[in-house]
Amino acid sequence: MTAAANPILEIDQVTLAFGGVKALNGVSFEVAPGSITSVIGPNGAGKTSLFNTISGFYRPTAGHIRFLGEDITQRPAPQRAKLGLARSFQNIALFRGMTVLDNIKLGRHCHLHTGVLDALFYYGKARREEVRLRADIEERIIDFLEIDHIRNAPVAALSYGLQKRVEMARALAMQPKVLMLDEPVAGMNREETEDMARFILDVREEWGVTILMVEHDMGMVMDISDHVVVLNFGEVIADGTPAAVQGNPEVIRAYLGSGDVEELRRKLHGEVEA
Ligand SMILES: Nc1ncnc2c1ncn2[C@@H]1O[C@H](COP(=O)(O)OP(=O)(O)OP(=O)(O)O)[C@@H](O)[C@H]1O
Repeated sequence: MTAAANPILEIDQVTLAFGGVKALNGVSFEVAPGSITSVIGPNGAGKTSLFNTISGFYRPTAGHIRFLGEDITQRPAPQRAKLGLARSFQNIALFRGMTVLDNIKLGRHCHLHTGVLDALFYYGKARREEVRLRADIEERIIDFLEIDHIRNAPVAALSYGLQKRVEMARALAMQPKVLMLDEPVAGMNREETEDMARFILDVREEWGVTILMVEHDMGMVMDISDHVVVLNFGEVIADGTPAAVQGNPEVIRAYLGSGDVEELRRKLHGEVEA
């Protein structure tokens, strides 16, 4: 895909080194507003490092990250979340002893007025208005993700697929402009994968949220993405539409080198249960 005139997110020559290891080396790509952009690559390619750098858990050794035109490279993770960059985690990061609803409420936390001065000056009508707005958003999310029946269940009691859905609900409660999903269908069976793919498409359609995801499930990536970025050894080796990327010889070689190519082929041809 050609770069949008006004990308919502720009990754510009980002390098991340751990000692002598360059997990990312001059990575550049753009995310168009309203797109579903996926980052793929063999194990160890740098996908998680990239996600952690974009969301602010790591500070890049060089390069810049711009969100809505603003350079956010030096901004800490909570500020990025508040600006509208929300993420889920590869290993579910929910409060397992808490209910589904309480976990979703925590997603709103980044927008709450919690400072001492805020607490002094922020009360009465405005506060009641915020409480009402929050409840509305929570209800919309619960309805949208079809989790009404489990709203009071502790997260630990839920199936893996439902936990992933709750994690998405919590990220949506941040009212993000860009939702970053770290392996949203990892460990899911085919039915759960199809449900999640539908939710991701609907989040984009109904909530107008741009999606940036890292995912190993090639079938799912190629089905729902507008734009695919392929990493290998910390560098972008291909960047384009799913069709362009699938036919790119360097991509095939990268997966060949990793031993993943047979799996890639089978998944691309839908021969493997997710
Ligand atoms: N905290 C760290 N300290 C040192 N090296 C790291 C650290 N995190 C990642 N690396 C190295 O950076 C490189 C990229 O790793 P990363 O986890 O980002 O890849 P990945 O594409 O997400 O892999 P996977 O698909 O297996 O999750 C690897 O060589 C890895 O060993």
